[in-house]
Amino acid sequence: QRRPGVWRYRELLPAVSGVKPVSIGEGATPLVELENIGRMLGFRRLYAKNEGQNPTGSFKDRGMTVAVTLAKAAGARALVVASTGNTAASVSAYGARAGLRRIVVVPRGKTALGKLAQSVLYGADIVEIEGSFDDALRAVMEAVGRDARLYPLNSFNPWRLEGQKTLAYEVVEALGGEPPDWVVVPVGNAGNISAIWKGFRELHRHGLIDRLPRMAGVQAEGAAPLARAWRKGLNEPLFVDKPETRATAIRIGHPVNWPKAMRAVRESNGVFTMVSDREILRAQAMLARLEGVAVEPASAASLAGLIKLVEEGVISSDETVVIVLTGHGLKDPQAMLEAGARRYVAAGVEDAVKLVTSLA
Ligand SMILES: Cc1ncc(COP(=O)(O)O)c(/C=C/C(=O)C(=O)O)c1O
Repeated sequence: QRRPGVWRYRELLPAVSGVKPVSIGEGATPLVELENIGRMLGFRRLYAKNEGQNPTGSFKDRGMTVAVTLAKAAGARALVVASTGNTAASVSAYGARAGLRRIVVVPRGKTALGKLAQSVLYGADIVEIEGSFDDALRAVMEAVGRDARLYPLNSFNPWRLEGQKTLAYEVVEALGGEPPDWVVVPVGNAGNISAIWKGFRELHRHGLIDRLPRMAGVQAEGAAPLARAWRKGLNEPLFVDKPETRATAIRIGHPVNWPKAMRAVRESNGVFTMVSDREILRAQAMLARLEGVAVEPASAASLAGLIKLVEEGVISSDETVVIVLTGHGLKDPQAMLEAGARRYVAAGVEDAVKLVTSLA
């Protein structure tokens, strides 16, 4: 009986010879039924794949366990990534466990506090670049070109996507061997939607499922190169030079995986859509206050996108839908506080007793 998690599917992952997988217990995340939000939207079968329950709090751990294991087997010395924060946190943890050096390049002032704190605690060397994620990625690629000791792990690295595809396997197992009708995924660098589609397509090719889900990629309006192109029926993204969104995890203007993501949406007869920051933050509050699920803003884009696609009649509420919640709320405590709540200061015990009873 195999333990649950990414390596449960080792026959469908790249073979790792000579090294033990670098694992911190990633994968096997809950598929939570959203009963209250489902009732609100008219769904009977609405689920959330809660990737915030991974070891470093995002789906990135699925890819990192595979990519860092292979990097170690290849004798890598110094892992390097550009990141909006979650990839940095994940490579910092997995690289630490593998005993490798880690260098992360993140946008200065635009990396959520929780993610920065993780990279600091895990002990990575942190370069905060005055610029966007896209500038950070350009810097990493330039550095890698100049110094062979650097081992890049951004999501053009296929092993990252190999690990991330296991989300599809877990969803099918959790739904009793059936795929959902739709999978809704927030899209930044566009690796995750590509990886998840690959997982479903493999199950279909192996005859384990007899139909495929439709993929919906959701972007923030201020950082929506794919959604804007999709709306105009274009085959190439409308790249965004200065992406802007409060959902800083997906504040990406030049997604490296755009060809795979466009193919995933096209092949699955899916869609790209985009939502405003207001819709994202509203969805974040709904998940917390109706379902008890805390996610960072970028994660909530999947719920915001679902709501929009239902309103537009693209997704119907009698379909089975899985929204992917990609990162835990604690990643961005500032955003959590911005949601606002009634907060009182009690001078002491007696004052607290009065306040508590007045609030009952
Ligand atoms: C919470 C959260 N939700 C969605 C995405 C988008 O996934 P991709 O479309 O595969 O990029 C990210 C991506 C983060 C980074 O790209 C990074 O960490 O550098 C994320 O952290």
